[in-house]
Amino acid sequence: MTTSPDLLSLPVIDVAPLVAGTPGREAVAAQIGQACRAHGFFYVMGHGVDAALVRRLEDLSHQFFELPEETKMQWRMALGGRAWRGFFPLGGELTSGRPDWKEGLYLGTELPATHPLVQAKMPVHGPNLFPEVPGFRETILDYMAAVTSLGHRLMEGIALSLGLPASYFAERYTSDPLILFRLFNYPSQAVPQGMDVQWGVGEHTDYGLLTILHQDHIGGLAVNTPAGWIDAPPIKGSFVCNIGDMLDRMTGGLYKSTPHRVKRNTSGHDRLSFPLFFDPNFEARVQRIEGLAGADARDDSTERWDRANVHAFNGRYGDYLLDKVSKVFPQLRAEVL
Ligand SMILES: O=C(O)CCC(=O)C(=O)O
Ligand SMILES: [Fe+2]
Repeated sequence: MTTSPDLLSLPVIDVAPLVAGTPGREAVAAQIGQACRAHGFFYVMGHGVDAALVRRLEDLSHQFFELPEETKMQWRMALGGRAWRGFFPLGGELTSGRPDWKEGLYLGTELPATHPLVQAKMPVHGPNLFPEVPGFRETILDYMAAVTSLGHRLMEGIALSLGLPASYFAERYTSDPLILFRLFNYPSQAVPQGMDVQWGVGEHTDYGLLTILHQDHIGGLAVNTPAGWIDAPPIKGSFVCNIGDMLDRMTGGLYKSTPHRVKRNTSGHDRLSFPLFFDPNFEARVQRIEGLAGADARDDSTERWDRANVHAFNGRYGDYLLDKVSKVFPQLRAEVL
């Protein structure tokens, strides 16, 4: 059997009409729907996020990750407490039970310590731990705002692609979305003997609705599609988008959250990537969308990387998230939760 060429690469979609809200957005939505039904990954162009802003974030992130580890540890995650913010060192995060060969800075919507949700000690809500790199704070906040705004538009496209009103997700889940944002550095550094490391990031699916990722020019991301593992190489000026477990759950499996992983970086240069997770509000109870043709909510847990049945989940999105996060940072769970 031969595989058709379009199954071997991920689609690149010009979302400019969706971002502008012009009549062409229905056609954009149809392309997004096709990608979500096929494998749940697509690139977007024409997204309107300023290239200079992205460049600035890359430059400042390089400056940050080039600092000595003991300097970066001044902003370590343990100091972020329940907000789950801050720096984690190389090998500090476990995906699928094994250390990843990456370091990172965890960020999210900036809420002051006086905010009622922070006062109420709601997990993953709070102030960021911004490293003292001049301009970093402003650039991170501007980038999160720009990409969050894109997330709202893309969710409108996803709603239209399911035959729903454009505002479907905003009305139920994302008028105040949970935004988690990470800066990752995958150093091109050998793994010490005896350490059980295989991947930059091990195979996993994302937890929420939609992930919007900027990756630099190095590459390494790969996606497990029905046609097998395929590369998601860097495409200049694009974002890679993929759907998460909650959209899989809501659509009864019509839009699958697709497993992906990142190869260990051996390029000789650091690789940067910036995933922004556009997710339902922490308190939102995730419900199945009624009446979607072809949605059978099949229990696919035996095929899934985590052996979980997303369709059996009932509850607040925040509880789903905390359960996952505590597995990838087992030692922090004991410290802060
Ligand atoms: O670094 C990448 O390209 C992907 C990262 C990723 O999959 C994640 O953070 O969920
Ligand atoms: Fe991911």
